[in-house]
Amino acid sequence: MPDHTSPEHAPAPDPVHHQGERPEGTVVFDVEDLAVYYGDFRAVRDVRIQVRQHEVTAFIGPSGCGKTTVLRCFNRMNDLIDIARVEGRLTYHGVDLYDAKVNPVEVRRRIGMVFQKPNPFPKSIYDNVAYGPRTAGLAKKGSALDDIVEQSLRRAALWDEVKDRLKASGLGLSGGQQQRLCIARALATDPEVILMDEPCSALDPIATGRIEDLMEEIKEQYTIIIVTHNMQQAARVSDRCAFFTTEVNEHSDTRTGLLVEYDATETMFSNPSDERTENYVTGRFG
Ligand SMILES: Nc1ncnc2c1ncn2[C@@H]1O[C@H](COP(=O)(O)OP(=O)(O)OP(=O)(O)O)[C@@H](O)[C@H]1O
Repeated sequence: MPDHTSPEHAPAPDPVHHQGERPEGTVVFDVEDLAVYYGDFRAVRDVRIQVRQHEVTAFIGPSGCGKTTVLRCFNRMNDLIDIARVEGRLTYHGVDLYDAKVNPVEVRRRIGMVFQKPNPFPKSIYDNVAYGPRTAGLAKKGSALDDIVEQSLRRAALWDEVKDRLKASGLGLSGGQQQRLCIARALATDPEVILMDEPCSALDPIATGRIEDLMEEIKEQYTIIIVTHNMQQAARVSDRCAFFTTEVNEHSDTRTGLLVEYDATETMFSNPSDERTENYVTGRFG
């Protein structure tokens, strides 16, 4: 997979989404007519978005509308679910992420993920962060690895709290610290993109605030996509926002998710074009 952000991949003006007043940065992901199936069930359809570099993009919408399913397409995590099938096109810097020549392991190194529930390995704080670089062969031991661990913990705003107990178990940290440890672990393989699936839903407001501040700090170096149920959080942290909803399928009792609107966050919250978005962001739709 080429590693580039060359001008030829600069975004073309988007005819459908007016994208508020935000300047148009480099497109990292271009998603066209994406649909995801689990077996015969179409879980989500009509996803068409462009994710831009050094921005936070939020996915919002009611339960079951496919936010996590779509998020998992961005680093091919759906490959790990036997019955999942992705249709449509998703490019990363112009390269089709689902091309047979693309190595999903390399994809997941460049596009890291942080999950809803902090999930440190039952290992020391140091070994949690060192795991990825060791496995990817970036650094095996010694000062090179020490540097990666320190830098990653610093970027995740955890270094000062753990620098004197790097050999202690990651499981002994508080929930918020564990989530920052997971973020440090994701940063340690030097990714370009971080996918976050409701990263604060298990955290208290103070720990949540720290993660939100952290996102603001690191977005200068990374590109972030976050799934959140929390409208205020989406409004606070994201630059652009995608609203999904569900529609009942005609011939069955099932519901399929779909993208309703994608725009600059300010526009989505103050002047959305679709009534369904307005109803959702103003709390008139649960
Ligand atoms: N592994 C799976 N196998 C089968 N169906 C699945 C699987 N994962 C998700 N689904 C279905 O796909 C649809 C979308 O689920 P998804 O978890 O992506 O929605 P979501 O918007 O993230 O929901 P929530 O906000 O509740 O987390 C739902 O109907 C769900 O039941």
